Amino acid sequence: MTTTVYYNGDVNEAALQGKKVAIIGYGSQGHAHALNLKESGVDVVVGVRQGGSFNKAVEDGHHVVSVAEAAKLGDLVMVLLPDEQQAKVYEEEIKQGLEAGNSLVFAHGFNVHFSQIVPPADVDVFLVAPKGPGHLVRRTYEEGAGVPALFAIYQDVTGNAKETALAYAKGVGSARAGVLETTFKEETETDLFGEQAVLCGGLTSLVKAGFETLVEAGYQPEVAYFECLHELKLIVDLMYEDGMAGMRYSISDTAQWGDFVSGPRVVDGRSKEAMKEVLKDIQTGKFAKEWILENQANRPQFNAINNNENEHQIEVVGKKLRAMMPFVKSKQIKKEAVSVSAKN
Ligand SMILES: NC(=O)C1=CN([C@@H]2O[C@H](COP(=O)(O)OP(=O)(O)OC[C@H]3O[C@@H](n4cnc5c(N)ncnc54)[C@H](OP(=O)(O)O)[C@@H]3O)[C@@H](O)[C@H]2O)C=CC1
Ligand SMILES: CC[C@](O)(C(C)=O)C(=O)O
Ligand SMILES: [Mg+2]
Ligand SMILES: [Mg+2]
Repeated sequence: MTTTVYYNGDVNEAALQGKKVAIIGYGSQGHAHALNLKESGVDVVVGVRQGGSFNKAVEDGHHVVSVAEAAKLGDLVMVLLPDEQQAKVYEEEIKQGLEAGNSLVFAHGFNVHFSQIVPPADVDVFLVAPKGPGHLVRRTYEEGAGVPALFAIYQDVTGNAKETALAYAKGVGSARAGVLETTFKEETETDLFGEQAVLCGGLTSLVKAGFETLVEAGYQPEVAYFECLHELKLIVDLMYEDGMAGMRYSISDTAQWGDFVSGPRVVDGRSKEAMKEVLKDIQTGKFAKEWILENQANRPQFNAINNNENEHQIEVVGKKLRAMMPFVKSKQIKKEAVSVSAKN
């Protein structure tokens, strides 16, 4: 199957002209989509509950109303609430506001793919999923670039769903970087797999295991932090810019030989078997079911693990070292006060 990548020049901007876009939720993705779309000339209304992020959206100059009101006002309703909250809020506040011919849009297919939200038959349903954290969706847009995105059409009642999805992707800056067509199934399963096995779960486990190995062997935690966490960004930046070969071009031949002979000893066939099991749990819905149940029980395991992780020695040492490096600036939600409650 050949993949078509869409860029700004392929997009019919008129698809969003005269339409109001309701951004539901003003957290990581919500604030980025709302600000980027607005600066791209799109008519945006933000729907959010009273509290921290409501005030932030007002401060950012948006027209801010309740979730139910925004769902009513929007011709296109983009749901940017945490995945585990979406089904309840959709039932109670969003679905009543949808009219025939509207677009119901997501940035991740979780709720539709796992049947937690069953959209009405008379609206377009699609996703536009930036392949990066919301704060980078905003930052890269401000820098004149964008975060690549996937789009997928679940339901096309107007015949214009694809045009509208691409116009939306252009508005958030993603069509500057490239927009690829996928399905809800592919986006949902690959996104969950990527974040669990590689980008978030795989990476933090790898970094912690390396740090612990050095510290347990008697090396200084500060040195272990620089080797196993801080330097990671510099290496990943090279991979981001020029692939693995580009990174290997920059490192010493000694490091490259160590990469070839020791990397496969650490991440080996057993890791790949574990990855296959992780993927299977995603595909069968086992992961989704357990995550939904964990939320219904008020997140006992999530909170306990989160507290332990935050107290890990690598976090304590890292905090101290980062304070000594003024050029390493946190640009995270803690400082912006966006959605702190949702993340805590
Ligand atoms: N995080 C990311 O970078 C990415 C996320 N996505 C997808 O985007 C979507 C949004 O994720 P993300 O941006 O992380 O979400 P956040 O956790 O950042 O969303 C927080 C926002 O949702 C509001 N909110 C939370 N719970 C409720 C509720 N019960 N009722 C009403 N409002 C509520 C918060 O309000 P308050 O401030 O009052 O708590 C806040 O405005 C998800 O589908 C996710 O999978 C896709 C790509 C990347
Ligand atoms: C990698 C995590 C992510 O999938 C993302 C930023 O794309 C998420 O769900 O936050
Ligand atoms: Mg993702
Ligand atoms: Mg994700």
